[in-house]
Amino acid sequence: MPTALATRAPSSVSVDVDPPLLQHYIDGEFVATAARFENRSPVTGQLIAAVCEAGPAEVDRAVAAARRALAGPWGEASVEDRAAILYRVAAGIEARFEAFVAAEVADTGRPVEQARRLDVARGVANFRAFADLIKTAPSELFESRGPDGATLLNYVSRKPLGVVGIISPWNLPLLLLTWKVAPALAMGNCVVAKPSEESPSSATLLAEVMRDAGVPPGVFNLVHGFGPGSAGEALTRHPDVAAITFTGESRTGSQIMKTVADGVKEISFELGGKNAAVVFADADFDAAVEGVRRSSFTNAGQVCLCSERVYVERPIFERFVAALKARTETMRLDYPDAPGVDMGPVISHKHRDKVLSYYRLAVAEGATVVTGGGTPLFNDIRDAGAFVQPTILTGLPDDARCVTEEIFGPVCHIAPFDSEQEVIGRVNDSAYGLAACVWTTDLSRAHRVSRRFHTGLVWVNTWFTRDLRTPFGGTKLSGLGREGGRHSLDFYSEITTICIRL
Ligand SMILES: O=C(O)C(=O)/C=C/C=C/O
Repeated sequence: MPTALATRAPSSVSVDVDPPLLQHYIDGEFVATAARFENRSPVTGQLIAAVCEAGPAEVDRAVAAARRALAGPWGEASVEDRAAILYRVAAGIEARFEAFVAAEVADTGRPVEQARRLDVARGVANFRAFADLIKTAPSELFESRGPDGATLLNYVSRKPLGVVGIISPWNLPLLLLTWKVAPALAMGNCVVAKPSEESPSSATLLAEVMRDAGVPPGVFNLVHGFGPGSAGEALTRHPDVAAITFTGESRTGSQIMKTVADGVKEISFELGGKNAAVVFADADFDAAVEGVRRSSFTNAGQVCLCSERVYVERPIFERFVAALKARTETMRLDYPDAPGVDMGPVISHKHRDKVLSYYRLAVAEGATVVTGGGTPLFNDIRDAGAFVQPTILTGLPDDARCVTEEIFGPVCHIAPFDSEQEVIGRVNDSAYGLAACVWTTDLSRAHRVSRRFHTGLVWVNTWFTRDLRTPFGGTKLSGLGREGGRHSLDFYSEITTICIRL
């Protein structure tokens, strides 16, 4: 299958002789530690940076700094003060927009255009959205009569949770880190953030922006490292951390639940998915083909919302598979800054090998590989990267592992269906429940089926279009809780109900 390959000379991804050292950010200062790990380009395998690794001592220092900040001016900051600082952070990201694009691209190898349009744009939007929200968020007050006839005023008072631990993933590094940092700070908390070891660069740049925006020392802390036995575990175990918000794999979420259980910490999880796209015969055909291509292959399939299961109504099944194959085979896998690039590599060799193991499993399970199924051949330095081909599978039963397990790569399995009732049952027959996508021009049907999906999110005739005021999250193995709009305010604050007898 000829995926369009570039024949350009190596891109601007170059490596300094002494790669930069990415440090922690604790109590308003950058802190180096002797323990370090490598950060390599998934495009070429070249060394990008050395990264300091935090252990329990650094996490302790960060949590202590956060507690001091809570007891200081930050703890007394008004809504207006906090909103003003968040607007300054948003402006700070904007002022260094291209530096954030470069950082995100260096770590992930994604197309520059995507990093601009999605990742960094959302980094700015997330801070602005929650600064706006806290200025207009209503409170609750109910007036009632007591048993003695006296008037009772019942109102809600919100306080910060305290120190919030944030563990963010490598697939949308800046988007997902700021999606949690912004509301946490908006509600007056202090944070200790641990970005994925695969994507430390934009988080480190964010720390510089925080410092320059005047975020007080200790309010935002950043520790680099791994999960178990490293900074991530130290953060989840820390007795002075009041809450953990985590985006990542479901089994890691389960592990964190066990770790925080004794302390009964607040948790908010956005976990894995095995999302379905459903294409009815009455859909706008071309829009559905392009929509499923996007929802299957955006970010090399490394978005928790991507469609790895596609169900197409039988009358258009063959035509749809052929059209998606043709469209997919025009996709350009290339350097992040290559003109017209559609898809970069997956995040690492380790993840590439996991994705390829599922490509092999699919064949073993009896799948037809309509297109892809392997790695592209560039005959240049990109062959040392982590590229995999966008892949379309058909012919597997619903209980095949490739149809039930999250692969988190550029792959989808397409199956025909014959009725609305049948496809709803098949979509819901999953251990996950994050997102679904429906393509139909029958809007009664759109509402009808959307309401019957056991998922936290449904998109109709679109995908991954986001209103930040809406609740976002999944059910079953896909997560716990919702973040977004007032749902973030609810998670990142402690509520006290006060009753006054007049
Ligand atoms: O768009 C969002 O706010 C969000 O949380 C996206 C999550 C995607 C995960 O892979």
